Amino acid sequence: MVLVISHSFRILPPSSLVHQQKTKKIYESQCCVFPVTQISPFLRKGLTSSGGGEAIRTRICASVADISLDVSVEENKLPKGETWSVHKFGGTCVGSSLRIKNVADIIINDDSERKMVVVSAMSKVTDMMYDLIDKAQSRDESYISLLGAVLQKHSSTAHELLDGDDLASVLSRLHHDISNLKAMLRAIYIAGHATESFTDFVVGHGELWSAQMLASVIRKSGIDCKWMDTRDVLIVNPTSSNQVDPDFLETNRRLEKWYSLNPCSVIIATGFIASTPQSIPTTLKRDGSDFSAAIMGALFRARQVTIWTDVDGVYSADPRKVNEAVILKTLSYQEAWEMSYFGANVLHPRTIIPVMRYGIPIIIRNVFNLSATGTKICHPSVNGDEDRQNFRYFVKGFATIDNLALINVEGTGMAGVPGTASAIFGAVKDAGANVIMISQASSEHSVCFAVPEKEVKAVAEALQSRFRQALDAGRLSQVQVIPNCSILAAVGRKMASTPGVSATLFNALAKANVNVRAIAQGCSEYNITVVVKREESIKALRAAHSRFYLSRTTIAMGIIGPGLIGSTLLEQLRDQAAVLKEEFNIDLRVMGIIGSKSMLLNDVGIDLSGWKELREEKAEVANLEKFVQHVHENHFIPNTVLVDCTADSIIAGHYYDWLRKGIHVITPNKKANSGPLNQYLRLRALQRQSYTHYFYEATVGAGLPIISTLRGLLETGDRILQIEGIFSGTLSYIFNNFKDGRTFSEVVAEAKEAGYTEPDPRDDLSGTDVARKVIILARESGLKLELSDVPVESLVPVPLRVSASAQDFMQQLPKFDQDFAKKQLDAEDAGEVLRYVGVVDMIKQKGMVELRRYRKDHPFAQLSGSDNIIAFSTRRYKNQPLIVRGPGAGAQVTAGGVFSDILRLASYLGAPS
Ligand SMILES: NC(=O)C1=CN([C@@H]2O[C@H](COP(=O)(O)OP(=O)(O)OC[C@H]3O[C@@H](n4cnc5c(N)ncnc54)[C@H](OP(=O)(O)O)[C@@H]3O)[C@@H](O)[C@H]2O)C=CC1
Ligand SMILES: N[C@@H](CC=O)C(=O)O
Ligand code: NA
Repeated sequence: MVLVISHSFRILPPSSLVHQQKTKKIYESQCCVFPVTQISPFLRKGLTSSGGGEAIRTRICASVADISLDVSVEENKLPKGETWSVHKFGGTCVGSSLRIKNVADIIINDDSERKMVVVSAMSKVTDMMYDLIDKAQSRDESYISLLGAVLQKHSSTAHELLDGDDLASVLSRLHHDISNLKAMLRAIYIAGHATESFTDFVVGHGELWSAQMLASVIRKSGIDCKWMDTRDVLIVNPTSSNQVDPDFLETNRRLEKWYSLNPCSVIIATGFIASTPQSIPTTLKRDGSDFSAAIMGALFRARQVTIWTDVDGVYSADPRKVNEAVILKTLSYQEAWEMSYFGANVLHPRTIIPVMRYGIPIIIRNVFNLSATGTKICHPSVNGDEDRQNFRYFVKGFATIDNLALINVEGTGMAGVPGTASAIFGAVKDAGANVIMISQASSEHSVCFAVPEKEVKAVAEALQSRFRQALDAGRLSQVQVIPNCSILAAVGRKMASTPGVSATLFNALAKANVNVRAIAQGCSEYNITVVVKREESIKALRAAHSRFYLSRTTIAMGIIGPGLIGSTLLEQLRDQAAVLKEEFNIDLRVMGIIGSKSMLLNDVGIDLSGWKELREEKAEVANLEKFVQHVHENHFIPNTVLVDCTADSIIAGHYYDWLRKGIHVITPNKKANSGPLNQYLRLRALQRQSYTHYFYEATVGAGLPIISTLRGLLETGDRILQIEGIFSGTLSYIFNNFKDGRTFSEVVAEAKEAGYTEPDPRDDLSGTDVARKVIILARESGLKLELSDVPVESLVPVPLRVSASAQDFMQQLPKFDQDFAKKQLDAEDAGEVLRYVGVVDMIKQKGMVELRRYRKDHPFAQLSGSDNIIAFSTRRYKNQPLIVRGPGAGAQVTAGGVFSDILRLASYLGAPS
């Protein structure tokens, strides 16, 4: 406020009014302007008492002793708008002298012209103050030592921060307050009771002290900074629901008055505390300091309100439950409301309303990590464009609430009866329970709602009693309690009017095998709420979050058997990972690799560029159960696939359990599909009923599309007559190269070296491998055959069928080269070639595997390398069979076939095609 004195006054004698020099100035000038602080206290008193502080230009007559003069007063008008930024620092931000200095630095470095800073009490102080009250009213003398600790905490902090007059002034106020508190607590001790206003008065001291200390620290750097006891300014009316409503008009009036007396560029205001219209101290209750900041932001029409906390911003989900939760860059005010309900680190809705009215953005930032830009809560129109390109734009956050129970009130007597809902919820109200979500299908036969688990018993009893007659008469069939439930909510403004968002959510839950018990979505469409079993809540949260936030398809993979095929697959995955992620949004993470002796596990995905070295360094003893649990459960990725690259029937025996658990299975291992028929049928039946996938393209013809071609024919209604082919890459290679004087054993060794053979090459030469493929195709076509039903002509010389190992066998094989040479020559002489073929005869319902001779111009004679050739004769392809031909064995093509199944899975799970 400044005092403007016009030329028309008379001054007698000058010295009693102002200093000599200034009076002279006044006398000489036509119109002088002085800060009111330079005018004598008498005159100031006169100004104030005549109400001069209110008007912008008020003519007053100040009369002090024998002096009388006409002056006009121009008030320091409270500037409003963009020049102000409001900051709020919570208790942890000002928890120590170091942190208070840090806060001061943040304020000093904010280049806004004017700053309003709302502070909480130092961390733990408010609790200590409440404790003081509790102790005093329960007549526990230890309140005295606790008060000593409160004094000590603030006094030592002040000593660490300040010195000289600043320190003396803060300490003097502190000691004065403590002595008042002591007297007050003594009174409470004697009365054994503290009124609400006593309590509010006591607990608010923490803010008074932290505000004064911070203001003094900032002043030290030469900034014009004042502290504000908000109880002088902020006026609130208590409401019935233990909340308060700010009186904006009165608060604004008082704020302007306060500013006119305390003009400055930085105001440090106490958070949390306020006064009633009768000037009785009170508090703003829960999240009080945030609310103080929002009210101030609104009154100042500030540029923005920054809420400083100890986290980087608002996460898309609870980061303790979802490792890959991300900080949201922007939230609309409504989204922030929804998120706050679910306990996200967002402001309470109440605290958003004052700033929302003026479209003032709220920024949530981490005081300990200034490099994080935080989360901006604002009107959607100013939301960043970066979000628009992202699917996640539609759903911002996910949250769960645990410990709920569902109540289902059901019966035919409910439909079309007005008042049923009112009666149900009237009973719930009588039980004092809070309803968290409600769902009723339009058939009106049942109403279902969720209440906190601890309230469900009372609610159920209230309903039983309220509807006793209806239940007895059968108009209501039941009041059912479904315990152990959790709510999963998806929040996002853009869900409204965007088709497919809920489909995506439910799809993610279905894929994760999560059963949805109830659903609710209000017509504002900001929130979709589903009720799931308590034990599935984290899985559901991760599934939903990953569906929207991870790349569209993230799959946790476990590789079993890093042998030839397994390790080639790992190399292919390594080489293609970036492309898949960038171009197709497919994020494949190998969480574990297990061999027969050791395993390597990782929580976020093994770095495939060095998996062999990591395996050397970090492998642990193989434990399949632990492996499966790790890959499937111990992380945030809801889709799991186990890729079995062994030839082991015990591993294949686990598929059923894995599929039942929701784990997808992909394999080139033929053991499951060619094993016992009943097990095979059980596996396929399970696969058909569930959402879990079982792919095995590489079991026949390696990477060649044999299974998929057959399925395509069958599913489109064609009828298979016969499938005939060279199904063994090994035997194809052998007979393609067993010529020009080369020996049989030499060519077999070459096939093994090239990676065409089974781990034990006798499986190829015995015809077993081909027989397995015949069985796989026969069963796929609908024949119910066992492996033993297929007659097989074995090429393993009888004496070697019992050899101890594959190595022994290979060593002994040359002894039989002559026998093979003779067969080959006989065919050659007849102008024919030897080919080892498999046949599925659908007409005769049988399969066979044998060494046949074909004329040299037959398509089967035209092969080279490890080529397979498979001819499908069907009703549609009767005269000319449908032929698939190409390399049917080898590490690259087989691993490629497995990889392609993995991508098929990704596409079934929602990857773009
Ligand atoms: N080679 C090819 O062209 C084709 C192969 N296939 C199939 O691919 C599969 C793999 O063949 P391939 O890579 O050549 O075989 P390998 O012998 O090279 O590899 C087999 C792998 O399985 C591991 N293994 C064996 N038993 C277990 C067990 N109980 N638990 C965990 N791991 C185990 C082995 O581990 P360890 O070394 O520690 O014992 C090894 O890493 C076979 O089923 C085969 O039929 C299918 C089509 C074509
Ligand atoms: N050993 C097999 C590999 C593919 O199944 C073959 O030779 O075909
Ligand atoms: Na295949």
